[in-house]
Amino acid sequence: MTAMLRAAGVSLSFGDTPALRGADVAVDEGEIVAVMGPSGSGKSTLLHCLAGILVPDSGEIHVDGHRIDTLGEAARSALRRERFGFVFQFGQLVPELTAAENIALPLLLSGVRRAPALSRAEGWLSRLGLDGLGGRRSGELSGGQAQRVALARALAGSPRVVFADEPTGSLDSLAGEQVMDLLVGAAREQGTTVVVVTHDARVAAYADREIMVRDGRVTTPVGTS
Ligand SMILES: Nc1ncnc2c1ncn2[C@@H]1O[C@H](COP(=O)(O)OP(=O)(O)OP(=O)(O)O)[C@@H](O)[C@H]1O
Repeated sequence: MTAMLRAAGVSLSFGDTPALRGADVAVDEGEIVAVMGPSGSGKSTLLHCLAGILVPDSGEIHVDGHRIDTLGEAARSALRRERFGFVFQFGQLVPELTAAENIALPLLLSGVRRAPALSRAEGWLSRLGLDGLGGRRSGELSGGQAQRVALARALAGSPRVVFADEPTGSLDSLAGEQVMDLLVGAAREQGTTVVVVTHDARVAAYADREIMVRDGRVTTPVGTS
C-alpha cells in the first residue's frame, strides 16, 4: 500500500541550526499519528515539511505517492488548500470574520458559493456543539469554542489529511479532550489521516501510533515495535 505521507531522509537547517537530520517517516491513509519528542527536536519542522509548507534542503516528501518537495510554491499551496486541513495551538481564526465565516473561508477559497459554504459551516457548528455561535467573532468565543471553530474550519473541506500542531496546547484538559474527541471522531468517520504534534500523553493516547522525534530524526519509542 502506498503511504499517504512519506518523508525519506529529510534534512532542513535554519541558518546554522539543523532542525531535521535525515528524518524518515511513513503514515498510512486513515492513520492517526502522534508526533512526540523534546522541545526543539524538530516536530513542527517535520509537520511543516510533510504538509508542503517548508521545503527540505535534502530528502524527499511524497503525498499519496506523488513527490511534492520538487513542486513550486503555487502547486504546493494548491495541494494544501485542496487536500489538507490545519489546526494550530492558538486557533488562528480571522478576527474580523464570524465563526461561521471562518469555517466557510477555505470552502469559499476553493470556489464553493457563499450560501452553500455558510450552510455547511452551520452544519459543522451544530456538530461541534456550537449552535447559535455562528455569528460571533473569535474575540467573543472561549478558547475551547474558538479551537472547535478552528477544527471545523480544518475539517469542512473534507481534507485527506489534517495536520494539527499542539491543537490542545492552549486549552484546559476538558476542552482539550473535547477537541481531540471531535477531531478523532470526524477523522475516523471520513477516513482522514491525522498527524498531531503534541507534548501531551493524553493527546497521544488518541492516536493509532506514536512516533518520537529526537535531534531531528524519527525514532521509535521504547517498548513498541
Ligand atoms: N523559523 C525558524 N528560524 C530559525 N530556527 C528555527 C525556526 N523554526 C525552528 N527553528 C529551530 O529548529 C529546531 C527545531 O524546531 P521545531 O520547532 O521543529 O521543534 P519542536 O520539536 O516542534 O519544538 P517545540 O516542541 O518546542 O515546539 C529548533 O532548534 C528551533 O529553534
